Amino acid sequence: MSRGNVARFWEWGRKIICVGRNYAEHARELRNELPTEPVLFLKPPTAYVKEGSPILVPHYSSTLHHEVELGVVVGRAGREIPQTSAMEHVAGYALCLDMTARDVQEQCKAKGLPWTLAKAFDTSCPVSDFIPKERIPDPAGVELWLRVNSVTRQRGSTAHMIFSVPYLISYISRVMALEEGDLILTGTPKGVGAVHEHDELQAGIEGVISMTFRVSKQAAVHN
Ligand SMILES: O=C([O-])CC(=O)C(=O)O
Ligand SMILES: [Mg+2]
Repeated sequence: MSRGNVARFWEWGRKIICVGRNYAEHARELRNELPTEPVLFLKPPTAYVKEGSPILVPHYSSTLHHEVELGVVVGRAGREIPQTSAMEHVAGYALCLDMTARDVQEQCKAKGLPWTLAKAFDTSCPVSDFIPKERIPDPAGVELWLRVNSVTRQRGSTAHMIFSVPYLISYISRVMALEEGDLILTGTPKGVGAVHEHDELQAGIEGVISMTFRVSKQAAVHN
């Protein structure tokens, strides 16, 4: 079955693999230890949201945080990929937000539970249009920024990642097979913070792309 062009990766239904604590200053601002190995978690493809649709605050959270991140779109499947050929598996990039129910995440951490409720809810993965690989010759050389209601909250260079994109591809592919259309979120720089209903988020990769999203409240769930 043809899934069409990987440039519409969010329609493919593939997995979203997220890396946490990949910038020392962000690990410190949340009082986490620096990782000696990448911290991994997943979002389902139902987390995707594109410009024009709102980011929803989950009904069970009162502290929704923004995390701006560089996303890597996988263009070629592989397992146990060596670092030296890792970039051959990259089709391109996307600007991504790893929306996080921080209050719920803190509860999960305290109880030693997985982060699914905090990280994997609907609209927890806003993404930009696909950015072809040629437009970012070095994924360790881009500047990410995020503004809330025109106030800058996050600005950071991917040069400060603890684990590089080739390292992450190699590491992840030793845990789970990478497939065409998968997206890897590479972690957020410092400056994460809360957003509320009606806020406007603008994010960008300096000189490459920008995107705008609004925040809405999820309708109350009745059972
Ligand atoms: O929730 C966290 O702080 C971990 C994470 O996703 C990141 O560092 O990007
Ligand atoms: Mg993150």
